[in-house]
Amino acid sequence: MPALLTVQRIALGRRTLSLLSNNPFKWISANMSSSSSGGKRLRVLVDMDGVLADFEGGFLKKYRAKYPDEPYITLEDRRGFWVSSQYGQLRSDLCEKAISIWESKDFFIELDPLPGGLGAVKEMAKMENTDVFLCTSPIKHYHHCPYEKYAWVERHLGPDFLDHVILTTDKTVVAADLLIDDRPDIVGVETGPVWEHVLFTACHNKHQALSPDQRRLLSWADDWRAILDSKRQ
Ligand SMILES: O=c1ccn([C@@H]2O[C@H](COP(=O)(O)O)[C@@H](O)[C@H]2O)c(=O)[nH]1
Ligand SMILES: [Mg+2]
Repeated sequence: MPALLTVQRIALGRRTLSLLSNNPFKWISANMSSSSSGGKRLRVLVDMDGVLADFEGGFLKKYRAKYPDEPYITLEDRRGFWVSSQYGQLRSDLCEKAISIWESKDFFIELDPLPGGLGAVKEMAKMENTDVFLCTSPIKHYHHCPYEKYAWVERHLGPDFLDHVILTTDKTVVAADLLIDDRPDIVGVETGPVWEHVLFTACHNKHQALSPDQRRLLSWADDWRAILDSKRQ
């Protein structure tokens, strides 16, 4: 009983909204992590494709090189998260051609970093009471992608960051305070994930309206520090 009272007291003092979520144990796991000094640590998940690595730019460059005579979609005209769907709508056989690009060797390792992302993540990782993880979904064609995602992190962020990589096809089961991700609809088996999803603006989502309680990070030049700070209170 005293343990229950302690949990209730903490809950009232911190994220009261979380009490409304459908699973109190999720709230406890996400909020009980403490720094050595007793303060709450902030846990941030940062997506890779479309947030740190230029998936869209890398795709278009390699698609045009491999299929120079086929139609393509400019980044300006991209709509919707799934590149393959939009190419399939353009012409049905282009869906498979698009998929062949990111299933190829060296696609993920050769993605360019998006402006400001590496600096932001390095700075975040040095912040007091802050834990940063790179949370990214591999493709099912696993021959190159998982290896190359790790190799990309080592190349651009250094070997120490390898301990901070989370490969998962379901981000809803990962507990954190924040998820910075360019995919608008992040769904999975957990219907009430504990993190707040901040939508990172990308060519495919920039026209999309947000629900009133959703926030965007327009780019890494936007005020990501303020977003982190807002979760510390
Ligand atoms: O049309 C597409 C576009 C992307 N993908 C893959 O989805 C994941 C996205 O990962 P996030 O962690 O959500 O950024 C990535 O592996 C892409 O290659 C796809 O399969 N089809
Ligand atoms: Mg992404």
